Amino acid sequence: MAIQKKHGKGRLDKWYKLAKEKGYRARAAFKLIQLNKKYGFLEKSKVLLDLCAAPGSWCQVAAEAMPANSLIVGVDLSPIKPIPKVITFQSDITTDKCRATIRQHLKTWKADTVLHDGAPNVGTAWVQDSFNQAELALQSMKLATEFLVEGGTFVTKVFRSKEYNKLLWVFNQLFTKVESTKPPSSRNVSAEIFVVCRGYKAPKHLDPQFLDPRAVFAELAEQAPNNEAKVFKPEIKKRKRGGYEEGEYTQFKEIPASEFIETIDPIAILGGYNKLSFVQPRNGDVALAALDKMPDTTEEIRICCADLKVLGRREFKLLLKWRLKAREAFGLPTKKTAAKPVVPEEVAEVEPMDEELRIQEELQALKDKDSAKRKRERRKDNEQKQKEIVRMQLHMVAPMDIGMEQAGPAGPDSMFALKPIDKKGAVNKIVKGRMALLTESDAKKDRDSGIGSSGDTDEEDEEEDRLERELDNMYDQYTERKAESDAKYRAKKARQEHEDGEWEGLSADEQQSSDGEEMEVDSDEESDEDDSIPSKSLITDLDNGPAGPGGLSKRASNFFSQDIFKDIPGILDGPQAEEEMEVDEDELSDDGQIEALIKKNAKAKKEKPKEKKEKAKKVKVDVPSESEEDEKIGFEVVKQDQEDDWENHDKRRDDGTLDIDIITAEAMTLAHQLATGQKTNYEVMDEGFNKRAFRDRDGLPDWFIDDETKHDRPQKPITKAAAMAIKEKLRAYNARPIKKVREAKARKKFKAAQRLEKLRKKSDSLANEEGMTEKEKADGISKLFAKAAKKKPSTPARLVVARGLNRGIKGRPKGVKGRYKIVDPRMKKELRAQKRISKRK
Ligand SMILES: C[S@@+](CC[C@H](N)C(=O)[O-])C[C@H]1O[C@@H](n2cnc3c(N)ncnc32)[C@H](O)[C@@H]1O
Repeated sequence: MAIQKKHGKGRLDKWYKLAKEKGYRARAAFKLIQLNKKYGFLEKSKVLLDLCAAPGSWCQVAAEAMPANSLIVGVDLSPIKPIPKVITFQSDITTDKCRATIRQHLKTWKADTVLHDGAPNVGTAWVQDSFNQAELALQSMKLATEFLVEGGTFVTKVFRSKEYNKLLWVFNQLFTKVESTKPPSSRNVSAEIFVVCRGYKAPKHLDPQFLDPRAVFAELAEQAPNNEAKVFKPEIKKRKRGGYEEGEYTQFKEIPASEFIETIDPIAILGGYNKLSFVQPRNGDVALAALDKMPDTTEEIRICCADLKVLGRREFKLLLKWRLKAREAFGLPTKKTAAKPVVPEEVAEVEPMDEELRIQEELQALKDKDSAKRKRERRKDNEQKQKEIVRMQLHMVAPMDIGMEQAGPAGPDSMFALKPIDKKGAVNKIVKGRMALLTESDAKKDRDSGIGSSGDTDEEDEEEDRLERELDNMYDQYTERKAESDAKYRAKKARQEHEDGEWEGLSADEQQSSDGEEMEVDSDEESDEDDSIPSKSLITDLDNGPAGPGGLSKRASNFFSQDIFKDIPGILDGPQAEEEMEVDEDELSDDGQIEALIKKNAKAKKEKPKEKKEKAKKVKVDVPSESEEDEKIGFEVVKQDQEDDWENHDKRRDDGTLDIDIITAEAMTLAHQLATGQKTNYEVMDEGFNKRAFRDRDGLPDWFIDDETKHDRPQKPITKAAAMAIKEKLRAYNARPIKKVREAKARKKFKAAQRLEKLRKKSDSLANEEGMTEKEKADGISKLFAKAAKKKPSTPARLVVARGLNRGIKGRPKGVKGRYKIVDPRMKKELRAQKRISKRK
């Protein structure tokens, strides 16, 4: 092979680099590798002949892929450097000498595979090059026929040229399977293609013409024009740009229409002629005259016949139909009449077949219709889903909204579809409580359609709206008055506002709120009215609101804030989790008035931090310091701000989980069920999705919402055991001292311990004192203990007369230290008088 210098960047492609890396002599090696990968002929071969093998990369590949001890013979015009396990020699494959040498090497064996990758020196004209390539391929074929074993494989390279098909034809005569392929490593710019011929037929006698380039590549007569293509696909017919066809020098060809009727090849006429004429020849044509007068020869047919070259598919069909009718009229054989000579019995048999066919066709049509309908519906559904997904991506809808609920009450799938009456958004207006905005035309339309036609006029609507507004105002006033007079109601209202009232789950909040109900069971202290105030709103606010902790929507945050999720890490690690209210039994005070505690929680929650600070400040001012008060009146005052602190402080167990107390029978029942496996977390979650979970309360008046939430609350079943457990718990709460008392006791205990420690230190130092006798030490220590045990004489409180500057003051009068008592002058006089009288007696 002429050594090619691969300078061009394009030539140094990945196959070239890969060949270098793998040690192949040419990148062509990969062509054979890829061909073999596809057809797997090398592994099956024991003898291989490689024609045009220099520099020898194909031989290398063959040596690698073929079984051990295979015979590989390579020949080329150019010398081939020795390759292990490969016999190579230099020769021209077109010569007899080459054939003889091959015979010499193969001895009596036949080759399982013959490869040919020859490329003659190119560079002359393309036509010549391609012809030389094709000729060389045929020469290699010739050698293959001589040395190939029956069933053997011949792989050759050819160029895509006009000789290509001729070569393929020859290959197809000699092999059972012939396939053309272009391996990926063959450059796209190259016209080369590889033909893999498998299953050599090994004919005993082979016509030498098969292998004679002159015979094989001889020019064949031109193919007959394809008139059918001209007629049935006139739109895609290829325009002839090269002038007139050989022998066709007439520009316009005309033929009598009768000939078109009579011919057995109407397509040829339609494709080859310009006009079907109705003009009578000089000697007259009866058939043409009859055709001219035939009623089926319409004006349209005549126009079509006038210029066949401009006709389309439809017109050609029209002409062919017309021809058939004419042939029937003339008694000429048609397809119909040709099928007619059947015995009557057979006709009778054919009829039911036709009927069956008709039914089948009808069934098919129905099926098609049905499937088209389903397809349409599917597409519609998909579009809807697609829209929802887009809306979700834009945070326009919560994930759980997809499905039945997503369309809402006016949706197509809703049970009470309002779509039919939702004229011009009337439903939305009604929902917003603006009935008056409905125009006269809307109302009229509704009346006309008979939907919701109450005969209301605008004035009546306005009156209704006014009454509704009045009712709302009155209800607001009522709630305000009630809030002023009833602290419990106030607290509940505040809690209600805070909680958003969306979820009937099992959050700590709910436990606390539902505690009210529990307390009713235990005590009759609660008024009926309080009982009626909902612990939590049951009407849903679909407002998704700002994202909650962890990027969750408000609704999702509420959902995941349930207790059942509390042990799952990462679900609600936001501030809301920290806000979860806890009730620790240690913190419960006020003689078991849990209700009061809850009230306080709600209040504290509502209070803004700023307000809280102010309140704490105020308390600090009003309440005397702990030490002072302690000294004077003997009991301690606990600061208000300290009291509030516990609310925001999460109690946690040793394992870090939230220590939430169960204080309602419902929660206790549920806890039992979860613990005993009667219920799963999933079921609990599932129960959360009920008719109350996602209610839209937009536009509804407050009195209605309040009334609704008062009565429409779920009745969760409770077990006797759970109720008893809760009762027991509450009893234990009630038995506990209040927080202030406990704290005071703890402080006293702490101070006593401090005093004791001080005493111990003093007595220790006394015991270690040098220069004192044991008796003196013992006396000293007993004195110390006696002094410690002696109670301080309580100094009587100083009486401060509430007169002058001290009149009506609150707190400690100016300049007064220690314990004091404010008395009025009258009282002081009376006391002195009493003393005097007692002395006289
Ligand atoms: C593309 S190369 C073959 C590469 C070879 N398949 C390999 O893998 O290394 C084409 C070879 O055909 C050879 N050739 C062309 N005409 C020939 C002929 N008449 N007889 C023998 N070899 C010929 C050239 O010398 C050239 O080396």
